[in-house]
Amino acid sequence: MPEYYTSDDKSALEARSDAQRIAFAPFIFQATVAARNLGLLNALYEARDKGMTAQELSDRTKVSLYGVKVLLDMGLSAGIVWKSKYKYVLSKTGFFIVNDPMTGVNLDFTKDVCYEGLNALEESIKSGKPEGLKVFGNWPTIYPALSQLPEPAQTSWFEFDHYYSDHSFPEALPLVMDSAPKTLMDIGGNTGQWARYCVENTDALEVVVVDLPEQIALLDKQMEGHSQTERVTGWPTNMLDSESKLPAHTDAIWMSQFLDCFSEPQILEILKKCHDALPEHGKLYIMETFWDRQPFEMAALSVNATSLYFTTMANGNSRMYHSNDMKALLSEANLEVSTQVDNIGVGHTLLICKRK
Ligand SMILES: C[S@@+](CC[C@H](N)C(=O)[O-])C[C@H]1O[C@@H](n2cnc3c(N)ncnc32)[C@H](O)[C@@H]1O
Repeated sequence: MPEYYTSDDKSALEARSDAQRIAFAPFIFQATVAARNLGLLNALYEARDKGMTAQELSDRTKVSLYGVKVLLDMGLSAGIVWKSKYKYVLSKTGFFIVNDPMTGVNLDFTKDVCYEGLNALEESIKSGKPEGLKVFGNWPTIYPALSQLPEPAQTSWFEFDHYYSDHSFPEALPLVMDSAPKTLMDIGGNTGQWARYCVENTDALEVVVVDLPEQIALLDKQMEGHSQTERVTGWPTNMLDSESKLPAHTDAIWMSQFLDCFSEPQILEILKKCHDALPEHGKLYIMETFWDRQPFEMAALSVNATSLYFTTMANGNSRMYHSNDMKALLSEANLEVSTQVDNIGVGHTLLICKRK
């Protein structure tokens, strides 16, 4: 795995230019989203190498000539379009803005869930609370709010969440089934996507989804129209409640994109609970996106950005961790990693753990 951010070898001019790119980053972002949403980028995609003049774009999309020009001149600076004489042409980066599903979910998540609230980042760091969440309502964390978030935030949240976890399911399930569990506890199972995938792709595995009562209340509805889901049951509980109990007698525990929702002291308590709930030779599967285990530097940037979503929108105290921090917590909870598999789906790592 490459190690990132270990040198500073830019020229002064490059460094100063990059500083301006940061200073105006919100303008680049908003102009890109607006150009996409108003259909300008799609029109250029359809025009291919021929490109289009500002007037042609205005006629086609019904965006004013002024609107086309301010957005796409910023687009030139952002590198999403380039100029061929009097015409704008979609660049390779612009192509991905229009066509790449990962870029799409990232843009929508940033715009619909995070953008407004991110303004409260500094405040959130000071208070340790997700101050940006106030733009949607008064909740202590985003989790009990998920089923009530206004649109388009709710759809963009779930699409972001599902995009990353869904891509990892096909690779992760055979690794879990290697130990032939008959029952699996899915802590933080959310809408039951993984539970559904498990029962639809195994003969007899039973899955207990553990999540907050608000999520479990929706579980039956999420299972409607899918086969084999009689093997999925729900277990409403707040994992932060010291009195909360986990189901007894499951062979293995699965937690995907769950521990990143908690601070280190909270993770330690959750891991201790998992330790106590595991049978002697039971396996604990933790799937996470660790920022140090990303195959590309840009992926590390995405993961570090997602940490700030936790700071300002989700709970004020969690993040996408460095894998060594997670391993230290596992060790403190008397657990150890027996196998680590990197590059599952999009940037996920599976830690297969057992009791020490
Ligand atoms: C980011 S989602 C992960 C969903 C799913 N495991 C996946 O891989 O896509 C985190 C889940 O943890 C649940 N959660 C958050 N805090 C919780 C708590 N204190 N107790 C139980 N579940 C909690 C949320 O309701 C949500 O469903």
